[in-house]
Amino acid sequence: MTESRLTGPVRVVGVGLLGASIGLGLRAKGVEVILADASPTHLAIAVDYGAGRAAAAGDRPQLVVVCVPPDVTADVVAAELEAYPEAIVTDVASVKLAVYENLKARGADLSRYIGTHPMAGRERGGPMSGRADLFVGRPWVVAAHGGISYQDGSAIDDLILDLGATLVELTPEQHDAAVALVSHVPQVVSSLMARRLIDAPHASVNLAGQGVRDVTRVAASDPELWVQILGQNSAPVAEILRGYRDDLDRFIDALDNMDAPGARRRIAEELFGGNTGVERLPGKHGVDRRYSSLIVMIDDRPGQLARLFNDVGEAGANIEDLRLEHSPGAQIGLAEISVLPEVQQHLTDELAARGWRIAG
Ligand SMILES: NC(=O)c1ccc[n+]([C@@H]2O[C@H](COP(=O)([O-])OP(=O)(O)OC[C@H]3O[C@@H](n4cnc5c(N)ncnc54)[C@H](O)[C@@H]3O)[C@@H](O)[C@H]2O)c1
Ligand SMILES: O=C(O)C(=O)C[C@]1(C(=O)O)C=C[C@@H](O)C=C1
Repeated sequence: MTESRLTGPVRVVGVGLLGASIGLGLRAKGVEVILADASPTHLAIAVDYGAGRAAAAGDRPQLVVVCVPPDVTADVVAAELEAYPEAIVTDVASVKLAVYENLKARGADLSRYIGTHPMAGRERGGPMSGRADLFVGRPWVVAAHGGISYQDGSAIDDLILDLGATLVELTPEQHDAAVALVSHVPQVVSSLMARRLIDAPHASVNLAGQGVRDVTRVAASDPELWVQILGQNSAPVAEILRGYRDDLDRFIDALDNMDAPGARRRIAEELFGGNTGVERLPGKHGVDRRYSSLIVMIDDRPGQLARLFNDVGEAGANIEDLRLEHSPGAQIGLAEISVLPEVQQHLTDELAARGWRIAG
């Protein structure tokens, strides 16, 4: 147990991916965590996984963190403000203005509430997807408003810092405009691209490499959650998609007229634009910037992965993340192992010495 900024207890309402991850992260810091969920099964799973204990009469939380779907967030925040008049209340919904406006309109006590949004997540929900380190190194937006003092809101800052995230203060409007571009439109583009695969012949889908997997990873996300997110941020998302549609029209026009003067230059300029845009993302695109990775080729035979893990362990390296890709048709798999940058070269040499083929 390490020291935490929060004194606790912290009550988490909604123990799916976000709530369970917050509970696990705070428990690892030694903070008392109280869990509640509309689903008794989700609650029991989160308790079993060590994210906290079930709520009980007489609980007096310092902080309440509401982690329920966006459509019911304002209702649950309002109920928690009423139920725990001494607690500071926050939520983690992916859209901030609608929740804030809703609470303001119903006269909720905004002197004890600020909405937040951790820019961390996964394409799978539910308590079993929870991870204690989900927020480490990630931006976590505080959707500031003038109705609460910095002193009262400091428990929310403590939550963010205790979970290893970086606090970013924005207004709810600034937040919604920003995430429309960096989260909501990418989700739509990913889903629509993945949709193209539905009727594709097996022979085509079987050729899928890392490119299409990178572009479509979040297409596996929960449609019900995303209908709610997009429904609460529709105008900024539609605005960006209109610009994207213009880009697509220009691109298609150039492809349809490849022999027209300047067509290749137009295509090249669009692609260069992509290079410039992706360079603006912090860290290497698509890769967790905390880690370096190496790709090891493994024969598709029983026991190979276990042997690889064993050799990595004997080389003294810890696997921080792992991605497996299978080559359909070839009896070979590619294991992309993420490790701390300082051990990458040593591990590469050790594995090569033990006969592993390193692909990159
Ligand atoms: N999934 C992500 O990547 C991500 C990232 C950042 C923020 N968020 C936001 O976090 C919130 C939760 O998302 P999630 O991915 O953890 O969803 P989830 O589906 O994994 O979990 C939601 C939980 O809320 C419970 N719940 C639903 N209605 C409830 C109610 N009225 N009272 C109590 N519990 C209720 C559900 O039973 C479920 O356990 C959403 O508002 C989402 O926008 C999600
Ligand atoms: O990485 C993912 O899988 C996510 O879905 C994370 C992501 C994002 O777009 O960055 C998705 C929605 C949340 O509101 C915040 C984070």
